[in-house]
Amino acid sequence: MQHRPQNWILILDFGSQYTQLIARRVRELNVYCEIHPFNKDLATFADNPPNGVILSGGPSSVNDENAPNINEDIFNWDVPVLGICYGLQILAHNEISGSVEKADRREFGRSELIVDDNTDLLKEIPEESVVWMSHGDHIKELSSNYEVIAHTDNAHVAAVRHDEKPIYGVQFHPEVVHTVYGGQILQNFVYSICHLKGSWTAKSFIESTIEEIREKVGDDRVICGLSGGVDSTVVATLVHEAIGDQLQCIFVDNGVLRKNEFQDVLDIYEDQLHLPVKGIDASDKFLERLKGVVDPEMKRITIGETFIEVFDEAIAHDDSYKYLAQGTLYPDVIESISFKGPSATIKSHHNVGGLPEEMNLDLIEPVRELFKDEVRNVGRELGIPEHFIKRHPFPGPGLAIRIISDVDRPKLDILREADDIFISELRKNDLYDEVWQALAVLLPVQSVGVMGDERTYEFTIGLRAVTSVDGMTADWAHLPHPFLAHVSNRIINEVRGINRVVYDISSKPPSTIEWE
Ligand SMILES: Nc1ncnc2c1ncn2[C@@H]1O[C@H](COP(=O)(O)OP(=O)(O)OP(=O)(O)O)[C@@H](O)[C@H]1O
Ligand SMILES: O=c1[nH]c(=O)c2[nH+]cn([C@@H]3O[C@H](COP(=O)(O)O)[C@@H](O)[C@H]3O)c2[nH]1
Ligand SMILES: NC(=O)CC[C@H](N)C(=O)O
Ligand SMILES: [Mg+2]
Repeated sequence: MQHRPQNWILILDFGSQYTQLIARRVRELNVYCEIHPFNKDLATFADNPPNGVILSGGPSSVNDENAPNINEDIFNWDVPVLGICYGLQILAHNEISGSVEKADRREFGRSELIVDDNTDLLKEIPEESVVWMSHGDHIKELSSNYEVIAHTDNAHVAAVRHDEKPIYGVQFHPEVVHTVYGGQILQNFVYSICHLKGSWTAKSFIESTIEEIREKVGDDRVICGLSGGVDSTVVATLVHEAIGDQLQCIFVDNGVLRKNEFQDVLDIYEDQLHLPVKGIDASDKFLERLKGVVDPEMKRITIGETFIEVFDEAIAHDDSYKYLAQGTLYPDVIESISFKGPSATIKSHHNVGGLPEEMNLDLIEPVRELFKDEVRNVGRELGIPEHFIKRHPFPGPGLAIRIISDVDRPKLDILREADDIFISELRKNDLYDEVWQALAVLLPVQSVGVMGDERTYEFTIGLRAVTSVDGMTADWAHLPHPFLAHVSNRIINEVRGINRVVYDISSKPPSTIEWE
């Protein structure tokens, strides 16, 4: 499904670690944008060319043998172009080969930008301000077609403008928060130079998406697996708004949900969100398959495959289902289309993602161009209650990957109780919204304790709470010690089988949020 609105910005990726940030900054201006690899076939945009192009930074040096180059066809669109770091260097190199060279001093970190011309790109930027630099090459010689509009002590070419065409370049990174006026610079480019208005909002997104879903689905039926998470819920709500009861949602009890989760979430779906949802208790099947499985990846694969089976059975006798609605997000898409290729598999997160091939259903992925926080905003605009939107993420494989050994009912019961104490205490103490995610893990470690003069030899619960923006990196949450003491005390006293509680103080990376 294509959600690209009439007005948009194309970001060509040269491999920078900040490319996603450029997209986020542009989206924050309520302007739609897409990231594509630098060598994307531009003919795919012929119907609706972008209103501006941003060239990202990148790890290569323009003098490298196979350095990625600009597809000159972008200039045929006659729209403004902004090169950032490598993007600027490649513009300069294409004017005068050899004009970019290794700098004596690498520049990494904060630098003082001095504005020489504040008429367009640098409008409203103070004469001196802090920018973020991250480069080893610099521009030694600038073609006479370009004019310097800002410099730093170390880089005499920090920002440039073409004499005749709307082509600009910056050596620093306006997309990074450390560039104090970076947002203003991007705003100048997008609003003033590309003449775009901030009209891409959650509301306009919802309207156009509903229209597209209606057109695509016609009289057919759609199935959607709900996980209790934000993404699938927003997707189901959008599809429901579009086609009403042609949608059937399924919420599966896979036996590794949290305490009361199955009933609580079903109730919310029915009573508050009014979604047509069928609850399927498949816990026996899942737990049977999980018996004796210790390896984390095997747990994920087993659960993913069992999901497919349960879905398959649910619609086996009804061939009116033609579509599967899924909550694929933009970061997944970016990763799979990046010219660097998908990164190494740390964990196979998208374990249920393989449904359609096996089920012969076409996909509906209405939020595949959105970031998580944008999905949340769409959810709010759709009227999904705030307490639901702010629910912590919960992994598809559930508690199975929080039991650091094989999974069985007794262990699940222990973990459920401990998790419930931790989460409900976080809520009670107004700490739930302060952390991005919190969880308990059951460690297969037995240790000695003493309770009521008796020796105990029982299992350990690990508590983990993290702060994060997107889950890609995270810090352990510095929860108040009296709070941790209280939770630990309650777990040891109330949960049979636990005599020790530890708190995880590792950040991501190098650790991950989940233990498996
Ligand atoms: N218990 C479940 N019952 C039915 N479908 C499920 C269940 N758990 C996951 N799914 C389906 O599998 C998809 C992937 O689940 P997963 O939790 O891995 O994704 P996610 O990106 O975290 O999305 P969400 O925010 O919706 O949880 C979900 O979007 C949902 O469609
Ligand atoms: O749907 C999911 N299926 C999975 O297999 C899975 N593994 C981890 N997670 C969630 O992803 C986020 C990052 O987790 P990690 O730091 O552990 O990789 C955290 O929010 C994790 O809870 C999963 N979600
Ligand atoms: N951040 C970048 O785009 C770096 C560009 C180039 N690799 C340099 O070191 O100068
Ligand atoms: Mg989920």
